[in-house]
Amino acid sequence: MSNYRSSAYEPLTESAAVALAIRLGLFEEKSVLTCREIGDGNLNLVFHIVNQNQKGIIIKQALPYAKVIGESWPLTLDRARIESSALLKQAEVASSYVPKIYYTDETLAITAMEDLSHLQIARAGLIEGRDFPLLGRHIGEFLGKTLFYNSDFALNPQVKKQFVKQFSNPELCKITEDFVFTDPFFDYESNSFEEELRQDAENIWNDGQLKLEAAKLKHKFLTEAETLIHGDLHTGSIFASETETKVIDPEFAYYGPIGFDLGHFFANLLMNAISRDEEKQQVLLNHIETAWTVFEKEFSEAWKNDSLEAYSKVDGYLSFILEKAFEDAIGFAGIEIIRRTIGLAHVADLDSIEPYERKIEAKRRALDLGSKLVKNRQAIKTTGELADYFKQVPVR
Ligand SMILES: Nc1ncnc2c1ncn2[C@@H]1O[C@H](COP(=O)(O)OP(=O)(O)O)[C@@H](O)[C@H]1O
Ligand SMILES: CSC[C@H]1O[C@H](OP(=O)(O)O)[C@H](O)[C@@H]1O
Repeated sequence: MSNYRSSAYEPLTESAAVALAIRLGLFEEKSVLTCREIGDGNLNLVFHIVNQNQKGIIIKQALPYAKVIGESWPLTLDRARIESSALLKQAEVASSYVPKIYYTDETLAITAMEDLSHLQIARAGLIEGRDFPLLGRHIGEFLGKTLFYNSDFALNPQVKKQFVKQFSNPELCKITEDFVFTDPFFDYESNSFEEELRQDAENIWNDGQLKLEAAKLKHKFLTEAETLIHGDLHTGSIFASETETKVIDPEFAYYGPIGFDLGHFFANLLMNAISRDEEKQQVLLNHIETAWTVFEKEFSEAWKNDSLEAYSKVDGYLSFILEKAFEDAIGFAGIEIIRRTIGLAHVADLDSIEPYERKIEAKRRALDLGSKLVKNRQAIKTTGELADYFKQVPVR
């Protein structure tokens, strides 16, 4: 059921956010509070409220439309419920990797949560050339735990089907179906790219083999309810430092393919790597390798210790699931790279490259890499082989 706006819904102003924080007892009554709306994402309002001692909280509120477009694009408020429910589910098995939730209100589409301002959005840090040494390890552990423990391997299938219902997220999935999996592969108006890339875009639109493989990957996204996924795990949804990593913004969460979040994480690291000089790229490839290795280890340990599935001790079954997840991840990474280059929503890693000619060259390389990952995903069996594709080493 769509939930655009009930009579009790009001978009918050900065002063209303402060009043709400006090009413909820999130600050002491005599606190001197300041508030700023700091949302820089495509969809929601984010209020940062701090007291005189610089102790802060975040109040995130969904608008009944997509902020980046305006009221002409209505969007369900139910995404706030999905986001807070997903954060709570993830916290059950990976609490150190998500912000603490203080309060939720479905009618106001509000989540009050831990202020993570002492960390930096990973995309911004990576663009500055900063390294987050534990990024790959932490994301691998976060995904190994959350993707295993919300799957049929860890849940009674009846319970899992209840979760599939609870996390039914048709409007946000449609955004992904359209702007990630479909529009960039056709000459559609929503696409956005530099005129110099027109021939490259047309090559994509005319590549029948690529479109067939993109269609198969979209079909996986539409039909494979394997586990509760984050649904939009790009580096703009990760806060990080030298020691900490926190995953935010799971409003696109739903029951989908195990490889989807891995693929998006890989893709966003690869796009950052493309933006760098060659000698600074390896660190990102290392994060991909670590993320996969740690994911595989966490998922396998959880499988051995906690699987409820009768077939889980059958030789070869775990490897089959992991190999499928890896192959899907490579394909989804390719799709994400293509859509972030010629689709509606870009990434600053590529858009901020200077001078202009270098940016166009980098985007051409991104399109080439993305197409190769989608088409050759079955042949890419390891993160080392993925790195070879990235480095354009001839395939063995
Ligand atoms: N828990 C948090 N602590 C500090 N800042 C946050 C927090 N959550 C979001 N933000 C800030 O708000 C921005 C947008 O948040 P995000 O959840 O990505 O919104 P959207 O859903 O609109 O993409 C983030 O890039 C970050 O700067
Ligand atoms: C118009 S929605 C496009 C794009 O925005 C979302 O990202 P975010 O909310 O993190 O800015 C998501 O990636 C959608 O595909």
